[in-house]
Amino acid sequence: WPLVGELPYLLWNISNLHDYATQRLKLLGGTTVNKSPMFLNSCDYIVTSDPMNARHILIRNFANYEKGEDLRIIMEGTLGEGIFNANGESWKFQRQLIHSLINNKEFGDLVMQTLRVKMQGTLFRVLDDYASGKKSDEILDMQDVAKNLVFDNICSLVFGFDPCSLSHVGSDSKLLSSSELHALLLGKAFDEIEEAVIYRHVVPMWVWKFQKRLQIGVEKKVAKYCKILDEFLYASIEMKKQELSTLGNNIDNSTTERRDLFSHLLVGEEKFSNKFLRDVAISLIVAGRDTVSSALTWLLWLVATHPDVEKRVLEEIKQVMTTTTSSSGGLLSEDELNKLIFLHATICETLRLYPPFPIEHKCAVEGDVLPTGHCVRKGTKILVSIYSMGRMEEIWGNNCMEFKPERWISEQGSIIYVPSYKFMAFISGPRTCLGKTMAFMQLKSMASAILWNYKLDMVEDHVMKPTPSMILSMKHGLKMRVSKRASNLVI
Ligand code: HEM
Repeated sequence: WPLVGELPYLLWNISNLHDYATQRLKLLGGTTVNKSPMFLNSCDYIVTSDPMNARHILIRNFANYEKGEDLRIIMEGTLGEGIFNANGESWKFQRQLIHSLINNKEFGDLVMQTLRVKMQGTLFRVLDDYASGKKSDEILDMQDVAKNLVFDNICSLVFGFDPCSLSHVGSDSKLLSSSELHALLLGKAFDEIEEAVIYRHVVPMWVWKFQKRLQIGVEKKVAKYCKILDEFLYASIEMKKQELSTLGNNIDNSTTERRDLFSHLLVGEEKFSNKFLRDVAISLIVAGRDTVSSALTWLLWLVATHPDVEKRVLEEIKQVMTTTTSSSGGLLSEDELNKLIFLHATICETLRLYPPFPIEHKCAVEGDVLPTGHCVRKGTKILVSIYSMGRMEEIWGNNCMEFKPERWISEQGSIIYVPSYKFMAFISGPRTCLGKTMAFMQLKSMASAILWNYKLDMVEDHVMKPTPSMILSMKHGLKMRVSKRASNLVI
Protein backbone atom coordinates (compact mmCIF):
# COMPACT_ATOMS: atom_id res chain seq x y z
CA TRP A 1 0.00 0.00 0.00
CA PRO A 2 2.11 2.93 -1.29
CA LEU A 3 0.46 5.69 0.68
CA VAL A 4 -0.50 4.09 3.94
CA GLY A 5 2.15 1.35 4.20
CA GLU A 6 1.16 -1.59 6.37
CA LEU A 7 -1.33 0.34 8.44
CA PRO A 8 -4.52 -1.34 7.11
CA TYR A 9 -3.10 -4.83 7.82
CA LEU A 10 -1.98 -3.80 11.30
CA LEU A 11 -5.34 -2.29 12.18
CA TRP A 12 -7.16 -5.30 10.73
CA ASN A 13 -5.02 -7.66 12.83
CA ILE A 14 -4.74 -5.51 15.95
CA SER A 15 -6.60 -8.00 18.11
CA ASN A 16 -4.20 -10.70 16.99
CA LEU A 17 -1.08 -8.62 16.52
CA HIS A 18 1.55 -10.97 17.91
CA ASP A 19 0.35 -14.05 16.02
CA TYR A 20 0.09 -11.99 12.85
CA ALA A 21 3.70 -10.79 13.30
CA THR A 22 4.85 -14.35 14.04
CA GLN A 23 3.25 -15.75 10.86
CA ARG A 24 4.87 -13.02 8.75
CA LEU A 25 8.27 -13.48 10.38
CA LYS A 26 8.13 -17.26 9.84
CA LEU A 27 7.26 -16.70 6.20
CA LEU A 28 9.88 -14.04 5.58
CA GLY A 29 12.89 -15.61 7.28
CA GLY A 30 12.71 -13.91 10.69
CA THR A 31 13.15 -10.24 9.73
CA THR A 32 10.83 -7.84 7.89
CA VAL A 33 11.41 -4.30 6.71
CA ASN A 34 8.15 -2.38 6.84
CA LYS A 35 7.29 0.73 4.96
CA SER A 36 5.83 3.57 6.94
CA PRO A 37 3.04 5.48 5.26
CA MET A 38 4.66 8.01 2.89
CA PHE A 39 2.59 10.94 4.04
CA LEU A 40 3.82 10.48 7.58
CA ASN A 41 7.40 11.36 6.62
CA SER A 42 8.63 8.79 9.07
CA CYS A 43 11.39 6.14 8.75
CA ASP A 44 10.82 2.53 7.80
CA TYR A 45 10.81 0.10 10.69
CA ILE A 46 12.23 -3.37 11.09
CA VAL A 47 10.63 -6.26 12.96
CA THR A 48 12.90 -9.17 13.83
CA SER A 49 12.81 -12.49 15.67
CA ASP A 50 16.27 -13.54 14.57
CA PRO A 51 18.46 -14.36 17.62
CA MET A 52 21.64 -13.09 15.93
CA ASN A 53 19.96 -9.75 15.24
CA ALA A 54 18.65 -9.69 18.81
CA ARG A 55 22.16 -10.32 20.17
CA HIS A 56 23.59 -7.60 17.91
CA ILE A 57 20.98 -4.99 18.89
CA LEU A 58 20.75 -5.76 22.60
CA ILE A 59 24.33 -6.77 23.45
CA ARG A 60 27.06 -6.41 20.84
CA ASN A 61 26.12 -2.99 19.46
CA PHE A 62 24.07 -1.93 22.49
CA ALA A 63 25.34 1.68 22.36
CA ASN A 64 23.82 2.16 18.90
CA TYR A 65 20.29 1.16 19.88
CA GLU A 66 18.41 3.40 22.28
CA LYS A 67 14.78 3.46 23.30
CA GLY A 68 14.40 6.51 21.08
CA GLU A 69 12.52 9.78 20.97
CA ASP A 70 9.33 8.21 19.57
CA LEU A 71 8.98 5.93 22.59
CA ARG A 72 9.54 8.89 24.92
CA ILE A 73 6.67 10.72 23.20
CA ILE A 74 4.46 7.60 23.26
CA MET A 75 5.00 7.25 27.01
CA GLU A 76 4.49 10.96 27.72
CA GLY A 77 1.90 11.38 30.44
CA THR A 78 1.59 7.61 30.92
CA LEU A 79 4.71 5.77 32.11
CA GLY A 80 6.53 9.13 32.07
CA GLU A 81 10.33 9.13 32.04
CA GLY A 82 10.81 6.00 34.11
CA ILE A 83 13.50 3.40 33.50
CA PHE A 84 11.60 1.57 30.74
CA ASN A 85 12.02 4.37 28.24
CA ALA A 86 14.99 6.27 29.68
CA ASN A 87 18.25 6.57 27.75
CA GLY A 88 21.86 7.51 28.52
CA GLU A 89 22.73 8.96 31.91
CA SER A 90 19.11 9.02 33.13
CA TRP A 91 18.78 5.27 32.44
CA LYS A 92 22.16 4.49 34.10
CA PHE A 93 21.18 6.48 37.18
CA GLN A 94 17.77 4.83 37.53
CA ARG A 95 19.16 1.36 36.91
CA GLN A 96 21.81 1.79 39.60
CA LEU A 97 19.24 3.21 42.01
CA ILE A 98 16.68 0.43 41.48
CA HIS A 99 19.39 -2.23 41.52
CA SER A 100 20.61 -1.00 44.92
CA LEU A 101 17.04 -0.99 46.24
CA ILE A 102 15.82 -4.41 45.13
CA ASN A 103 18.82 -6.68 44.74
CA ASN A 104 19.72 -7.37 48.35
CA LYS A 105 18.84 -10.06 50.86
CA GLU A 106 16.78 -7.80 53.11
CA PHE A 107 14.44 -6.84 50.27
CA GLY A 108 14.28 -10.43 48.98
CA ASP A 109 13.13 -11.55 52.46
CA LEU A 110 10.54 -8.78 52.58
CA VAL A 111 9.15 -9.81 49.18
CA MET A 112 8.61 -13.39 50.29
CA GLN A 113 7.31 -12.51 53.75
CA THR A 114 4.77 -9.99 52.36
CA LEU A 115 3.59 -12.46 49.77
CA ARG A 116 3.10 -15.26 52.30
CA VAL A 117 1.06 -13.01 54.59
CA LYS A 118 -1.11 -11.91 51.65
CA MET A 119 -1.69 -15.47 50.44
CA GLN A 120 -2.57 -16.78 53.88
CA GLY A 121 -4.66 -13.76 54.87
CA THR A 122 -6.57 -12.97 51.67
CA LEU A 123 -5.87 -15.24 48.70
CA PHE A 124 -6.93 -18.45 50.44
CA ARG A 125 -10.06 -16.76 51.80
CA VAL A 126 -11.10 -15.53 48.33
CA LEU A 127 -10.48 -18.96 46.75
CA ASP A 128 -12.18 -20.79 49.65
CA ASP A 129 -15.30 -18.63 49.18
CA TYR A 130 -15.59 -19.86 45.60
CA ALA A 131 -14.60 -23.45 46.35
CA SER A 132 -17.18 -23.74 49.14
CA GLY A 133 -20.00 -22.29 47.06
CA LYS A 134 -20.33 -19.27 49.40
CA LYS A 135 -20.37 -16.98 46.37
CA SER A 136 -23.49 -16.90 44.23
CA ASP A 137 -21.36 -16.92 41.08
CA GLU A 138 -19.29 -20.10 40.95
CA ILE A 139 -16.94 -18.87 38.24
CA LEU A 140 -13.86 -16.88 39.18
CA ASP A 141 -11.62 -14.85 36.89
CA MET A 142 -8.13 -16.02 37.91
CA GLN A 143 -6.53 -13.23 35.89
CA ASP A 144 -8.27 -10.72 38.17
CA VAL A 145 -7.06 -12.68 41.17
CA ALA A 146 -3.46 -12.72 39.90
CA LYS A 147 -3.44 -9.01 39.01
CA ASN A 148 -4.88 -7.87 42.31
CA LEU A 149 -2.77 -10.23 44.41
CA VAL A 150 0.41 -8.96 42.78
CA PHE A 151 -0.75 -5.33 42.79
CA ASP A 152 -1.40 -5.38 46.55
CA ASN A 153 1.95 -7.05 47.05
CA ILE A 154 3.95 -4.58 44.94
CA CYS A 155 2.25 -1.57 46.60
CA SER A 156 3.21 -2.97 50.00
CA LEU A 157 6.78 -3.30 48.76
CA VAL A 158 6.99 0.11 47.07
CA PHE A 159 4.98 2.29 49.49
CA GLY A 160 4.56 0.14 52.58
CA PHE A 161 0.76 -0.06 52.43
CA ASP A 162 -1.69 -2.57 51.01
CA PRO A 163 -4.59 -1.19 48.89
CA CYS A 164 -6.50 -4.46 49.60
CA SER A 165 -7.78 -4.76 46.03
CA LEU A 166 -7.69 -8.58 46.13
CA SER A 167 -10.33 -8.70 48.88
CA HIS A 168 -12.93 -7.25 46.49
CA VAL A 169 -12.34 -9.46 43.45
CA GLY A 170 -15.64 -10.92 42.26
CA SER A 171 -17.66 -8.74 44.68
CA ASP A 172 -20.83 -7.05 43.54
CA SER A 173 -19.70 -3.49 42.80
CA LYS A 174 -23.01 -2.12 44.20
CA LEU A 175 -22.04 -3.46 47.61
CA LEU A 176 -18.58 -1.87 47.68
CA SER A 177 -17.70 1.41 49.35
CA SER A 178 -16.13 4.14 47.22
CA SER A 179 -12.64 3.44 48.58
CA GLU A 180 -13.05 -0.28 47.81
CA LEU A 181 -14.21 0.52 44.28
CA HIS A 182 -11.29 2.88 43.89
CA ALA A 183 -8.83 0.09 44.79
CA LEU A 184 -10.26 -2.02 41.94
CA LEU A 185 -10.27 0.92 39.55
CA LEU A 186 -6.51 1.41 39.97
CA GLY A 187 -5.83 -1.96 38.39
CA LYS A 188 -8.12 -1.10 35.51
CA ALA A 189 -6.25 2.17 35.04
CA PHE A 190 -2.96 0.31 34.57
CA ASP A 191 -4.57 -2.07 32.06
CA GLU A 192 -6.14 0.71 30.00
CA ILE A 193 -2.92 2.72 29.86
CA GLU A 194 -0.88 -0.31 28.79
CA GLU A 195 -3.34 -1.00 25.95
CA ALA A 196 -3.12 2.62 24.88
CA VAL A 197 0.68 2.36 24.65
CA ILE A 198 0.34 -0.40 22.01
CA TYR A 199 -2.35 1.62 20.19
CA ARG A 200 0.08 4.55 20.04
CA HIS A 201 2.71 2.19 18.56
CA VAL A 202 0.38 1.05 15.79
CA VAL A 203 -1.45 4.16 14.61
CA PRO A 204 0.48 7.13 13.18
CA MET A 205 1.57 9.63 15.80
CA TRP A 206 -0.48 12.46 14.34
CA VAL A 207 -3.65 10.36 14.68
CA TRP A 208 -3.37 9.72 18.40
CA LYS A 209 -2.05 13.24 19.05
CA PHE A 210 -5.08 14.61 17.23
CA GLN A 211 -7.37 12.38 19.33
CA LYS A 212 -5.54 13.52 22.44
CA ARG A 213 -6.04 17.18 21.58
CA LEU A 214 -9.76 16.66 20.92
CA GLN A 215 -10.09 14.21 23.84
CA ILE A 216 -11.81 11.54 21.77
CA GLY A 217 -11.52 7.74 21.32
CA VAL A 218 -8.74 5.85 23.11
CA GLU A 219 -7.10 9.11 24.20
CA LYS A 220 -10.16 10.18 26.16
CA LYS A 221 -9.83 7.01 28.23
CA VAL A 222 -6.08 7.53 28.61
CA ALA A 223 -6.65 10.99 30.11
CA LYS A 224 -9.27 9.66 32.54
CA TYR A 225 -7.15 6.75 33.78
CA CYS A 226 -3.90 8.74 33.91
CA LYS A 227 -5.65 11.20 36.21
CA ILE A 228 -6.75 8.35 38.50
CA LEU A 229 -3.24 6.90 38.57
CA ASP A 230 -1.53 10.24 39.10
CA GLU A 231 -3.81 11.07 42.02
CA PHE A 232 -3.03 7.69 43.58
CA LEU A 233 0.74 7.95 43.00
CA TYR A 234 1.15 11.53 44.21
CA ALA A 235 -1.07 10.87 47.24
CA SER A 236 0.96 7.77 48.12
CA ILE A 237 4.23 9.72 47.83
CA GLU A 238 2.86 12.53 50.01
CA MET A 239 1.59 10.03 52.60
CA LYS A 240 4.99 8.37 52.74
CA LYS A 241 6.73 11.72 53.18
CA GLN A 242 4.41 12.68 56.03
CA GLU A 243 4.84 9.31 57.71
CA LEU A 244 8.62 9.67 57.58
CA SER A 245 8.56 13.23 58.81
CA THR A 246 6.39 12.16 61.77
CA LEU A 247 8.91 9.49 62.60
CA GLY A 248 11.67 12.14 62.28
CA ASN A 249 14.88 11.15 64.01
CA ASN A 250 13.22 8.06 65.44
CA ILE A 251 13.62 6.17 62.20
CA ASP A 252 15.46 3.07 63.16
CA ASN A 253 17.06 1.07 60.39
CA SER A 254 15.75 -2.14 61.79
CA THR A 255 12.08 -1.16 61.93
CA THR A 256 9.73 -2.46 59.28
CA GLU A 257 8.56 1.09 58.52
CA ARG A 258 11.82 1.76 56.77
CA ARG A 259 11.92 -1.37 54.72
CA ASP A 260 9.61 -0.50 51.82
CA LEU A 261 11.38 0.96 48.78
CA PHE A 262 10.11 4.52 49.18
CA SER A 263 11.22 4.71 52.79
CA HIS A 264 14.73 3.89 51.59
CA LEU A 265 14.49 6.39 48.74
CA LEU A 266 13.13 9.27 50.80
CA VAL A 267 15.52 9.08 53.72
CA GLY A 268 18.59 8.92 51.45
CA GLU A 269 20.97 11.84 50.92
CA GLU A 270 19.58 12.69 47.51
CA LYS A 271 16.38 14.75 47.25
CA PHE A 272 14.15 13.77 44.32
CA SER A 273 11.33 15.73 42.70
CA ASN A 274 7.78 14.39 43.04
CA LYS A 275 7.67 13.86 39.26
CA PHE A 276 10.80 11.70 39.42
CA LEU A 277 9.39 9.72 42.35
CA ARG A 278 6.09 9.24 40.45
CA ASP A 279 7.95 7.89 37.39
CA VAL A 280 10.04 5.51 39.53
CA ALA A 281 6.92 4.30 41.35
CA ILE A 282 4.90 3.64 38.20
CA SER A 283 7.85 1.80 36.59
CA LEU A 284 8.27 -0.40 39.64
CA ILE A 285 4.55 -1.15 39.79
CA VAL A 286 4.36 -2.00 36.06
CA ALA A 287 7.57 -4.05 36.36
CA GLY A 288 6.36 -5.88 39.42
CA ARG A 289 2.57 -6.14 38.95
CA ASP A 290 1.93 -6.77 35.33
CA THR A 291 4.79 -9.04 34.39
CA VAL A 292 4.39 -11.42 37.32
CA SER A 293 0.59 -11.52 37.17
CA SER A 294 0.67 -12.10 33.40
CA ALA A 295 3.11 -15.01 33.84
CA LEU A 296 1.02 -16.51 36.66
CA THR A 297 -2.21 -16.27 34.64
CA TRP A 298 -0.77 -17.97 31.54
CA LEU A 299 0.85 -20.60 33.74
CA LEU A 300 -2.42 -21.47 35.51
CA TRP A 301 -4.16 -21.80 32.15
CA LEU A 302 -1.43 -23.97 30.63
CA VAL A 303 -1.25 -26.23 33.69
CA ALA A 304 -5.06 -26.59 33.82
CA THR A 305 -5.14 -27.60 30.15
CA HIS A 306 -2.19 -30.04 30.43
CA PRO A 307 -3.12 -32.61 33.11
CA ASP A 308 0.19 -34.48 32.66
CA VAL A 309 2.10 -31.30 33.60
CA GLU A 310 -0.23 -30.62 36.54
CA LYS A 311 0.39 -34.14 37.85
CA ARG A 312 4.18 -33.72 37.69
CA VAL A 313 4.04 -30.29 39.37
CA LEU A 314 1.99 -31.73 42.25
CA GLU A 315 4.23 -34.78 42.60
CA GLU A 316 7.26 -32.53 42.85
CA ILE A 317 5.65 -30.26 45.47
CA LYS A 318 4.73 -33.33 47.50
CA GLN A 319 8.31 -34.58 47.32
CA VAL A 320 9.91 -31.38 48.63
CA MET A 321 7.24 -30.60 51.20
CA THR A 322 8.07 -31.14 54.86
CA THR A 323 5.53 -31.70 57.65
CA THR A 324 5.91 -28.08 58.79
CA THR A 325 5.05 -26.85 55.32
CA SER A 326 2.01 -29.03 54.85
CA SER A 327 0.63 -27.79 58.16
CA SER A 328 1.09 -24.15 57.06
CA GLY A 329 -1.28 -24.50 54.10
CA GLY A 330 1.37 -25.67 51.68
CA LEU A 331 3.36 -22.42 51.70
CA LEU A 332 6.86 -23.55 50.85
CA SER A 333 10.04 -22.10 52.35
CA GLU A 334 12.68 -20.54 50.10
CA ASP A 335 14.85 -23.65 50.35
CA GLU A 336 11.91 -25.81 49.30
CA LEU A 337 11.03 -23.48 46.41
CA ASN A 338 14.61 -23.74 45.15
CA LYS A 339 14.18 -27.50 44.87
CA LEU A 340 11.19 -27.22 42.49
CA ILE A 341 13.01 -27.90 39.21
CA PHE A 342 9.98 -29.06 37.23
CA LEU A 343 7.95 -26.02 38.32
CA HIS A 344 10.91 -23.81 37.34
CA ALA A 345 10.88 -25.47 33.90
CA THR A 346 7.11 -24.95 33.68
CA ILE A 347 7.58 -21.23 34.35
CA CYS A 348 10.33 -20.97 31.68
CA GLU A 349 8.12 -22.78 29.18
CA THR A 350 5.18 -20.45 29.98
CA LEU A 351 7.42 -17.40 29.52
CA ARG A 352 8.75 -18.79 26.22
CA LEU A 353 5.26 -19.05 24.72
CA TYR A 354 3.65 -16.11 26.53
CA PRO A 355 6.32 -13.52 27.42
CA PRO A 356 4.74 -10.72 29.54
CA PHE A 357 6.63 -8.10 27.46
CA PRO A 358 5.95 -9.38 23.91
CA ILE A 359 8.01 -6.74 22.09
CA GLU A 360 11.16 -4.74 22.70
CA HIS A 361 11.29 -1.31 21.08
CA LYS A 362 14.64 0.15 19.93
CA CYS A 363 15.80 2.99 17.68
CA ALA A 364 19.11 3.22 15.77
CA VAL A 365 21.36 6.11 16.79
CA GLU A 366 23.55 5.66 13.66
CA GLY A 367 23.33 3.62 10.47
CA ASP A 368 24.30 -0.05 10.81
CA VAL A 369 24.02 -3.45 9.14
CA LEU A 370 22.33 -6.31 11.01
CA PRO A 371 23.86 -9.83 11.01
CA THR A 372 21.06 -10.89 8.60
CA GLY A 373 22.36 -8.26 6.13
CA HIS A 374 19.47 -5.80 6.60
CA CYS A 375 20.52 -2.16 6.39
CA VAL A 376 19.53 0.06 9.25
CA ARG A 377 19.36 3.81 8.70
CA LYS A 378 19.86 6.39 11.43
CA GLY A 379 16.54 6.73 13.26
CA THR A 380 15.11 3.39 12.06
CA LYS A 381 12.78 1.85 14.61
CA ILE A 382 13.38 -1.80 15.44
CA LEU A 383 10.88 -4.04 17.14
CA VAL A 384 12.36 -7.27 18.50
CA SER A 385 9.41 -9.65 18.73
CA ILE A 386 10.01 -11.63 21.92
CA TYR A 387 6.68 -13.40 21.37
CA SER A 388 7.71 -14.61 17.91
CA MET A 389 11.19 -15.63 19.10
CA GLY A 390 9.58 -18.13 21.47
CA ARG A 391 7.80 -19.75 18.52
CA MET A 392 10.64 -20.13 16.01
CA GLU A 393 11.49 -23.66 14.87
CA GLU A 394 15.12 -22.60 14.27
CA ILE A 395 15.50 -21.95 18.02
CA TRP A 396 13.15 -24.45 19.67
CA GLY A 397 12.76 -27.25 17.11
CA ASN A 398 9.75 -28.75 15.34
CA ASN A 399 7.64 -28.91 18.49
CA CYS A 400 8.10 -25.18 19.19
CA MET A 401 4.33 -24.59 19.40
CA GLU A 402 3.83 -27.31 22.04
CA PHE A 403 3.91 -26.70 25.78
CA LYS A 404 6.65 -29.03 27.01
CA PRO A 405 8.34 -28.03 30.28
CA GLU A 406 10.63 -31.06 30.00
CA ARG A 407 12.55 -29.36 27.16
CA TRP A 408 14.17 -27.25 29.91
CA ILE A 409 15.46 -30.20 31.95
CA SER A 410 18.77 -31.95 31.26
CA GLU A 411 19.39 -35.69 31.66
CA GLN A 412 21.03 -34.90 35.00
CA GLY A 413 17.80 -33.29 36.16
CA SER A 414 18.98 -29.67 36.19
CA ILE A 415 17.67 -26.66 34.23
CA ILE A 416 19.24 -26.38 30.77
CA TYR A 417 20.95 -23.03 30.16
CA VAL A 418 19.54 -21.17 27.16
CA PRO A 419 21.36 -17.93 26.22
CA SER A 420 19.27 -14.85 26.92
CA TYR A 421 19.38 -13.71 23.29
CA LYS A 422 17.39 -16.84 22.42
CA PHE A 423 15.13 -16.96 25.49
CA MET A 424 14.30 -13.29 25.65
CA ALA A 425 11.49 -13.09 28.23
CA PHE A 426 13.78 -11.11 30.56
CA ILE A 427 15.55 -9.38 27.67
CA SER A 428 19.28 -9.59 27.07
CA GLY A 429 22.41 -7.50 27.64
CA PRO A 430 22.92 -4.37 29.77
CA ARG A 431 19.16 -3.72 30.07
CA THR A 432 18.38 -7.19 31.38
CA CYS A 433 15.46 -7.32 33.81
CA LEU A 434 16.49 -6.40 37.36
CA GLY A 435 13.76 -8.47 38.98
CA LYS A 436 14.33 -11.91 37.41
CA THR A 437 15.30 -13.76 40.59
CA MET A 438 12.53 -12.07 42.55
CA ALA A 439 10.00 -12.94 39.81
CA PHE A 440 10.93 -16.65 39.83
CA MET A 441 10.61 -16.85 43.63
CA GLN A 442 7.23 -15.08 43.61
CA LEU A 443 5.90 -17.21 40.77
CA LYS A 444 7.03 -20.46 42.36
CA SER A 445 5.55 -19.47 45.69
CA MET A 446 2.16 -18.41 44.28
CA ALA A 447 1.85 -21.25 41.76
CA SER A 448 2.80 -23.97 44.25
CA ALA A 449 0.41 -22.60 46.92
CA ILE A 450 -2.52 -22.27 44.51
CA LEU A 451 -2.02 -25.59 42.70
CA TRP A 452 -1.41 -27.54 45.91
CA ASN A 453 -4.55 -26.26 47.64
CA TYR A 454 -7.01 -25.86 44.76
CA LYS A 455 -8.06 -27.63 41.60
CA LEU A 456 -8.75 -25.14 38.83
CA ASP A 457 -10.85 -26.14 35.85
CA MET A 458 -11.45 -24.11 32.74
CA VAL A 459 -14.97 -22.99 32.00
CA GLU A 460 -16.21 -24.68 28.82
CA ASP A 461 -16.08 -22.59 25.63
CA HIS A 462 -14.04 -19.85 27.26
CA VAL A 463 -12.34 -17.94 24.43
CA MET A 464 -8.63 -17.50 25.03
CA LYS A 465 -7.17 -14.50 23.28
CA PRO A 466 -4.30 -12.13 24.14
CA THR A 467 -5.04 -8.42 24.57
CA PRO A 468 -3.21 -6.06 22.22
CA SER A 469 -1.28 -4.35 25.01
CA MET A 470 2.34 -3.68 25.97
CA ILE A 471 1.80 -6.50 28.51
CA LEU A 472 0.49 -9.85 27.32
CA SER A 473 -2.72 -10.44 29.21
CA MET A 474 -5.91 -12.36 28.41
CA LYS A 475 -8.60 -10.33 26.67
CA HIS A 476 -11.52 -12.17 28.25
CA GLY A 477 -9.82 -13.04 31.53
CA LEU A 478 -9.23 -16.59 32.78
CA LYS A 479 -12.61 -17.90 33.87
CA MET A 480 -12.25 -20.97 36.08
CA ARG A 481 -14.12 -23.19 38.53
CA VAL A 482 -12.32 -23.61 41.84
CA SER A 483 -12.51 -26.64 44.09
CA LYS A 484 -10.48 -27.46 47.16
CA ARG A 485 -8.01 -30.33 47.03
CA ALA A 486 -7.93 -32.80 49.88
CA SER A 487 -5.29 -31.68 52.39
CA ASN A 488 -3.54 -35.07 52.32
CA LEU A 489 -3.36 -34.95 48.53
CA VAL A 490 -2.91 -38.29 46.84
CA ILE A 491 -1.87 -37.85 43.25
C1 HEM B 1 7.90 -12.75 35.05
C2 HEM B 1 8.30 -11.59 35.49
C3 HEM B 1 9.12 -10.59 34.72
C4 HEM B 1 9.43 -10.54 33.38
C5 HEM B 1 9.05 -11.52 32.29
C6 HEM B 1 10.22 -9.34 33.17
C7 HEM B 1 10.73 -8.94 31.95
C8 HEM B 1 11.41 -7.77 31.72
C9 HEM B 1 11.76 -7.26 30.42
C10 HEM B 1 11.45 -7.92 29.09
C11 HEM B 1 12.40 -6.08 30.60
C12 HEM B 1 12.91 -5.14 29.52
C13 HEM B 1 11.81 -4.14 29.22
C14 HEM B 1 12.19 -3.09 28.24
O1 HEM B 1 13.37 -2.80 28.03
O2 HEM B 1 11.28 -2.49 27.67
C15 HEM B 1 12.45 -5.85 32.03
C16 HEM B 1 13.05 -4.76 32.59
C17 HEM B 1 13.01 -4.49 33.92
N1 HEM B 1 12.45 -5.29 34.92
FE1 HEM B 1 11.52 -7.05 34.67
N2 HEM B 1 10.36 -8.70 34.36
C18 HEM B 1 9.72 -9.42 35.34
C19 HEM B 1 9.59 -9.10 36.66
C20 HEM B 1 10.19 -8.02 37.25
C21 HEM B 1 10.07 -7.69 38.66
C22 HEM B 1 9.30 -8.49 39.71
C23 HEM B 1 10.78 -6.55 38.84
C24 HEM B 1 10.99 -5.81 40.13
C25 HEM B 1 10.23 -4.90 40.58
C26 HEM B 1 11.35 -6.15 37.56
C27 HEM B 1 12.14 -5.04 37.35
C28 HEM B 1 12.59 -4.62 36.10
C29 HEM B 1 13.28 -3.37 35.88
C30 HEM B 1 13.63 -2.33 36.93
C31 HEM B 1 13.55 -3.29 34.50
C32 HEM B 1 14.26 -2.17 33.73
C33 HEM B 1 15.69 -2.58 33.40
C34 HEM B 1 16.41 -1.57 32.53
O3 HEM B 1 15.80 -0.96 31.64
O4 HEM B 1 17.60 -1.40 32.76
N3 HEM B 1 10.97 -7.08 36.63
N4 HEM B 1 11.84 -6.88 32.69
